[in-house]
Amino acid sequence: MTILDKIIATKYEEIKNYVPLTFDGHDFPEKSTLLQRLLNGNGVISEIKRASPSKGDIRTEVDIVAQAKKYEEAGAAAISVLTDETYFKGSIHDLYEVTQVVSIPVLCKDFMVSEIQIDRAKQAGATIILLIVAALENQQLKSLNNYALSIGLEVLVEVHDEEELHRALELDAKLIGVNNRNLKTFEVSVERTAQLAKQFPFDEGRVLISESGMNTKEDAQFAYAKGASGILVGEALMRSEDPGKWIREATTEEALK
Ligand SMILES: O=C(O)c1ccccc1NCC(=O)[C@H](O)[C@H](O)COP(=O)(O)O
Repeated sequence: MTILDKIIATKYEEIKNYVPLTFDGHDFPEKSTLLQRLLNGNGVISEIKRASPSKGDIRTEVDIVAQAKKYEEAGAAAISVLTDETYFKGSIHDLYEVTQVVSIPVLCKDFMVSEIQIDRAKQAGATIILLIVAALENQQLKSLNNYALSIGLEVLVEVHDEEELHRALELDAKLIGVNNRNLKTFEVSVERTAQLAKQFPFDEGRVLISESGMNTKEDAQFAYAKGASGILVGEALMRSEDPGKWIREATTEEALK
């Protein structure tokens, strides 16, 4: 059983015990989409990540409101909030706290298997959800994608290999994330982005986002050089003494306009 299998199995159990959220569900101000922002120029999707299966605790006691504000001030393209509790020590409350203080797009980073999770992400103020192709049957992938789009959310579709990329393209996904982390071995290689970029149809209105293992500005430049419009960065920003500087150095001028 892979870590992804374990996470998904736990997720089905968690969903059974969800209690309704008390968030007011008010209308959030109109935000520019992540797609528009990445079509303008290269940008950093900056993640709130307290812990992870591969690294254990990263910064469990972080002030997420302060961290999110730093990300936004530095010109992040979007903020990603890991909401999984069991494996990442996040929560839907983390997501809600962040969406209340920023006006850039916010990704609910979780392992979506049900419309209930998508509704909760929206109720907490997310504007984007993640769908991991490796975790979903084709029919389920299509139906969750359609559902999220129908309620006005953007969808980041995550792939690991060529076969998954084809499945994402069958959905006509506009935001496609290549995860550089092998979820069986946890090995990370930005080469995975370079390989899949060769098959990627960079036609109008579609962007490639390179996810995971971005430790330095050079990693970011490498991903951009291979065709990525965005990078998704968690651990490096959470551990950085100056995440704003990190983001500014990995963001093009155009993206900040
Ligand atoms: O980060 C993990 O250990 C992990 C393990 C299993 C499934 C997903 C995992 N991470 C989720 C992510 O997608 C990353 O948080 C994200 O891409 C940022 O990665 P990084 O910059 O390497 O922290």
